[in-house]
Amino acid sequence: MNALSLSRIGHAYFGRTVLDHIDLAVAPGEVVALVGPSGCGKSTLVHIAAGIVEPLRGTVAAGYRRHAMVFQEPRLLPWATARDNIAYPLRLAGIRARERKARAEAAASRVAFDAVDLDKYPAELSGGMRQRVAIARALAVDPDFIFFDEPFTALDAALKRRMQDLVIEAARSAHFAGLFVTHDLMEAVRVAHRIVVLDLAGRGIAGQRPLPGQPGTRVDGDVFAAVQAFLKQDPLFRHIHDVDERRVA
Ligand SMILES: Nc1ncnc2c1ncn2[C@@H]1O[C@H](COP(=O)(O)OP(=O)(O)OP(=O)(O)O)[C@@H](O)[C@H]1O
Repeated sequence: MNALSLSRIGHAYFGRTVLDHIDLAVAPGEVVALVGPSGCGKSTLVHIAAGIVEPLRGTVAAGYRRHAMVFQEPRLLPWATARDNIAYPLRLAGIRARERKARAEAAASRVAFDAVDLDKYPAELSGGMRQRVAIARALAVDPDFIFFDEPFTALDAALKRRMQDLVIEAARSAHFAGLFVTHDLMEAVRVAHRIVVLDLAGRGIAGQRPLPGQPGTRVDGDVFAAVQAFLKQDPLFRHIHDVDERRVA
């Protein structure tokens, strides 16, 4: 059984079609990177897949037990400490205080968030630390599926890389599946087993490419070469640019 199956998903905003006939399946333990030109509907699709947005057409079949989501902004509660932010979904699930604390601390350590910072509030943390808290909050519920919506776009290159490594390692050790929206082909090639390319808005899936080897085992030279080959030689990537146009605007 698939971890996630999307069948004939269609969506429109104010009569303008953004997604049409999307069929996509994610296997247990598989991380699928979703790329495509700006505005093609990547976030809409991931929100539909996660059950946040109701699609106009089609069905979403979730084969996972428990999911979590990591957004571009960490979305932390400003009045709660890092520890309480990480434990928040556990609190909602009715888990007792002592276990919540232990699980929050274990999740923090998995993302290398320093224990001495657990009592700090979001305003006292750097952007990278806040995003670590958001990832730890996702891991704390022990999900077997995580939706990532451009989680590292706002981070600088070195930090982005460290965060990608955390996700790769967490996905490998906890064996969760994921749908990972990104603008960054290098990121897609580093973190995923497969890349799915959405076409311009309303045209559906343009195609997909499997990635050789396992995430975490690809050396930098191979990642770079794969991205260059996609951008220069593969017509599937003709609408993808290696620059995020929102940043240069
Ligand atoms: N809540 C909304 N109401 C109206 N239009 C929307 C809404 N959300 C998204 N859109 C429009 O739908 C289209 C797809 O948006 P979406 O954010 O899903 O694309 P995206 O591929 O994730 O874009 P980007 O790469 O720029 O983040 C865009 O034209 C966007 O303006």
